[in-house]
Amino acid sequence: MTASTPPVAIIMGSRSDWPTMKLAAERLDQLGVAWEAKVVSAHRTPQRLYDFATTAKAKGFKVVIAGAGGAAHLPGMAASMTDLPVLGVPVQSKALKGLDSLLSIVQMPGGVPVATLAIGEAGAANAGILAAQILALSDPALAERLSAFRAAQTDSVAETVED
Ligand SMILES: Nc1c(C(=O)O)ncn1[C@@H]1O[C@H](COP(=O)(O)O)[C@@H](O)[C@H]1O
Repeated sequence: MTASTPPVAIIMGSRSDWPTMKLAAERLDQLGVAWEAKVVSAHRTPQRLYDFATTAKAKGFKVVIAGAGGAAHLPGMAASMTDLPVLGVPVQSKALKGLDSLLSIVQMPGGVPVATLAIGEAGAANAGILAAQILALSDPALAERLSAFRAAQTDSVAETVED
């Protein structure tokens, strides 16, 4: 394990996915979880994906968030080469509004799961929270920060709801 490896790797098929995937990074920042982001494509840079996925665990990553749009094979291919949990974010495509991305990610064959989030920014933000929840299982300080985050969220909703 490399001491400087953050627990979360955020990978995405293209730089054009970053406006969506940065929502995951923002949630992780908010919860005090370190992350590293890189562009890796199963289609365009298969060797780079192989190198990443087959070494991710040994490097010290704990969770992989993988976002891709259209024929979104990246999360599933990453999951096929690592036993780290992979959280898949369907990036909204122009032609089919992300339904293609969603179906490409969610329909994994039995035995190789990808935890699939909602399409677009909400899914990316939830991927950040879910990654933190996984890490919090073995990090009590992070678990407390998550509880505070959830309580603040409840309070802010409560303020907008009239009895
Ligand atoms: N779905 C994939 C993969 C993959 O799954 O490996 N690699 C790139 N892409 C997707 O192609 C879309 C368009 O990419 P460009 O904007 O670069 O043309 C992006 O949403 C990307 O995730």
